[in-house]
Amino acid sequence: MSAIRAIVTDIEGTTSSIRFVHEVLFPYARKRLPAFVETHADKPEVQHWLSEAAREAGFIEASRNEVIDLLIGWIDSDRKATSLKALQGLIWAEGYASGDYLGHVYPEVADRLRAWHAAGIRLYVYSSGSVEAQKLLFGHSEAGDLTPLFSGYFDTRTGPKRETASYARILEVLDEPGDQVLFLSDVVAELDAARAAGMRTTQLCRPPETCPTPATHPCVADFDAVEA
Ligand SMILES: CSCCC(=O)C(=O)COP(=O)(O)O
Ligand SMILES: [Mg+2]
Repeated sequence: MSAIRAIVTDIEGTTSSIRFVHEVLFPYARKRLPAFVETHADKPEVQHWLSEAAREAGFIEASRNEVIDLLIGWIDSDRKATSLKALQGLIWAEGYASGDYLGHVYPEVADRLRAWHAAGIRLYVYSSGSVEAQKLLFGHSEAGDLTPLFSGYFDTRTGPKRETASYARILEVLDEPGDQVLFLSDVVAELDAARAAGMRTTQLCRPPETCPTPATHPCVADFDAVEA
């Protein structure tokens, strides 16, 4: 079997707990979204993402409050809309800057990323969270600034995480054959899509979750057990 030259990792449920994302990050953005939109509505970037959200929802004309309600509904239904993810990232930046939280990473993640990096394996992130939000999480992680370990980041601007074409695009950017790239995720539909694009895959089942039997992808409980 070919040696692994690059690892692409998911965040939620893989490097970091689902609980941190759903019980810290999402509520933080939900609570602050109305005030954030009011105070930043003059910023072209914010205007752009508000317009994108309205367009995606099919609104012809929408008030600011209607778009805010739309976005809050999307947070509650965990919709992976690029516009929402971009706005969440802008709000989370304020939380990281003011020290309201640090990015959660499981205890073994930082050392294992360092070991892979030291072994010459290039590391990438692919998450539905915006690239800016990914950099914030790893830049302000509980294990310190991990961003120097990563060679690149991908978000939904590359495509949805359950579509094979997204992984094909990532392989093009990495300029590596798929059998030398390992994708790590807790979501089987994402792993299936990555495998269909030619990548190698490993499923993370973080305790108390347990690996399915039979497992359709190699399955481990933590990064130390990943075969790379
Ligand atoms: C960048 S941390 C926030 C992650 C996020 O917003 C999210 O929706 C989780 O997506 P993932 O693809 O990492 O499961
Ligand atoms: Mg995940």
